[in-house]
Parts: sequence; C-alpha cells; structure tokens
Amino acid sequence: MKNTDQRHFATQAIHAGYQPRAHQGALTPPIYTSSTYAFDSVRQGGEAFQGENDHFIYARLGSPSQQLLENRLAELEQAEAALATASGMGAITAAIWSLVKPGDEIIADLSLYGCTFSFLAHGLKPFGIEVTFLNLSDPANLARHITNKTKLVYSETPSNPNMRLVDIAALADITRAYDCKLMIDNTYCTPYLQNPLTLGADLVVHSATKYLGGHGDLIAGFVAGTKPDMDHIRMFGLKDMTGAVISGFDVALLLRGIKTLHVRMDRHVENAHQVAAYLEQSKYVKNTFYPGLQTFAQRQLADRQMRQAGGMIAFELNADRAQSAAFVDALQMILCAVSLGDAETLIQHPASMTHSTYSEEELLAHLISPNLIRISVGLEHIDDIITDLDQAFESVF
Ligand SMILES: CSC/C=C(/NCc1c(COP(=O)(O)O)cnc(C)c1O)C(=O)O
Repeated sequence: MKNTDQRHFATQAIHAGYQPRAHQGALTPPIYTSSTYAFDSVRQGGEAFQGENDHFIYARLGSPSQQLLENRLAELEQAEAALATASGMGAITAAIWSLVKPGDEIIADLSLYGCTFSFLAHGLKPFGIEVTFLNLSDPANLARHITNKTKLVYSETPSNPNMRLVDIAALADITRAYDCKLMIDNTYCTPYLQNPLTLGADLVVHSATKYLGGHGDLIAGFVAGTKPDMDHIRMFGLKDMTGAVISGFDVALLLRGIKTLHVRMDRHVENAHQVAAYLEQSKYVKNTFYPGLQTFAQRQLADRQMRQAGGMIAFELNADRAQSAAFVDALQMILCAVSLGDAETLIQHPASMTHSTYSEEELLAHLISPNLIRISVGLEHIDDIITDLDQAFESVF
C-alpha cells in the first residue's frame, strides 16, 4: 500500500486526514456546529489565543471538521495549507485584502467572473489599490507592465465565461523575479484537472460552490498555498476583514462532494466533449470555445496544462441577442441558471447575467462577446442533452 502522501487523487479525496477509529468508528466525519470552545483555564485560553496550543477557540477561526476539510483540500491541490470560506468571493476577498495595501498594484487578466471583476475594478479603488487589466494570455504583456509596485497577479484559467487560458508557469517565471505573488482561480478545472501551485502559482482559489460541492446545494470557497500565507489570510483577511466563515453543515456537504469529484469530472468531461463536437458542427453555431476541440486557439497550452478539457463550454450562435435568448428559452431539460459544475446541465447568457457587472463597452474590452452563451455540461445521459439542444435549435431557427 502506498503511504498516504503517495496515494492517488481518488483515494485521497475519500480518505485523506480521517480515521474512523478515532471517531468511534464513524465512517463519515462528525459535523461541528459549535460556535465556541470551552477552556480548562484562563491560562489554556490565553495560550490558545497566542497560538501556543492547538485548542479550538471560536468557529470563525476553525473547527475540527473544517480543519479536516482544509487538510484534504490542501492535499488535493498539493499545497502546504488551505483555508475554507463561506463562498468563493469570501476566499478571493479574504486573500486579496491580506496581500495588498494602499499604493500597491494588482495586475489581473481581462476576463474574470463578474463579481471578481467588480471587486477588483470598483471595490478596491477607494482604498488606493491600483488594478490594471491586461491580456495575460500573452505573458509578454505582463513582462512589459510589471513593476516593483506590482504585488499580485490574478487570473482564472480557463476564464469565466469565454474559456481563455493563461500559461501559469510562464506567468510564474515573471512574478517570481519580483516581490509579487501569482494567484490563480482554479474553479473551472478543480484540483482533479489542474494544480496551479505545482506550475509555480503562489496561491490558488476556488468557488467550491461549483464542481467541488457538485450538487448545487452549498455556497463555499477555499484558498490554498503556503502555511504562512494561509495563517495570515485566516487571522487577518478572514477573521478581521471579511468574516467569511464556512458553516459546519457546508463543511460536511463539501467533504461529501469531494469524495466523488473525480468520478463526476470524468463524466462532465466525457459529456462536454460530445456537446462541443455537436455545437461545432451545427449550422446554427458561429463559434464554439472548448479546450478539447482541435479548433481551440490555445489547444497546445490546454494539453500541456490541463489533464482533461473540463465541463464548461462557451459558444456564439449565428443569431442576434434576441434569437440567442429565444434558443435558451426553448430548452426543456437544460436549465437557464447561473452557477456551474452541478449534476444538472445549466445554460446562461453572461452579458445579461453572471457578467452583467461589465458595461457594454467593458464586455468588449474584456473579450466577452455580448452574444456569448455559457453551458455547464452536467451528468445527464448525453443523448438527452443533445436531444434538448437539437429541439431548441429546430424550434427557434
Ligand atoms: C451570481 S453568478 C453565480 C456564480 C458564478 N460564479 C462564481 C465564481 C466565483 C465566486 O464564487 P461564489 O462566491 O461561491 O459564488 C469565483 N470564481 C469563479 C470562476 C466563479 O465562477 C457563475 O455562475 O459564474
């Protein structure tokens, strides 16, 4: 038997960090909902607040089940440590508040999830933090612009919603020459398909709401990286700046979701390959953006950086905005809803929904087509997914 740090991803996702015999044989970890923890003495309490013992203090600082979840997430992202949060935005904001101060600059990729864009473009501005958006798909753009003021470089890859990639290793080669950290949002891939830290990133963040939970029944996030960075983000970015504490119930749901992540991702990918091929050959579709297609502009980088092509597709119809909306509305099984990574196939129009925080001009400047449609390919039988797409095309065009 391999020792624990050499076991395969699938096994670690199920077993890492938990021994039933240490919990009266309970197969699944106990759920901790306690808000606070009693001490034997003032001395023990004082030592806990100074970090001189490993006694739990208060749920905003962690719990035994949250610690198990964080250790398992760190294992899966091959990180020293991880911090679980109440949402993906909770992880992103707690981390960024901890890493920059007035006078610093952040360089971010052009295409980001709508609320991440809003936090960077508008939320940080009153605090004297300069944010520059560049097309980081070309690392030369970063090399030309980065200075000693740049303390954080941020990107998603693939990006939500338009599927653009950045070369993590190439960006890391540039940031490591400066006092600057590289932070990658790995939500679309999950640790099963891509590990940014092993490619040189300093921090990785996730909306665990998505594939990690996998069943549309929780909101959560996490950030992973070095232990010093995670301790700082926990004790400043989370404890004081955001309070984005994950609940004991969501910890339990997330531990359960992670157990099947590898199985679900394989099926998401299998279905997405077939949906992308179907869309690409359709006379109703103008462009299909999927890392698994031969026509994908960054296919070589995708093959190098991602273990599989993922479950997300973006596409544009040979139609105007009204007809594109009519197509989405004509779907009968596939649901028009935001979020992604669920068992259900979900479809939405970013310009009017998840990326409505961008103005019309900003959408174009950030390479997000106003007519783009995003689909999160689910776990239904592929024939039923294709049949639904087919009937919607026939009924609208
Ligand atoms: C109201 S739109 C629904 C949410 C969507 N995305 C979320 C998201 C977050 C933020 O994660 P939470 O805070 O857990 O939602 C961070 N990073 C990425 C790449 C994300 O996609 C969405 O449908 O694209």
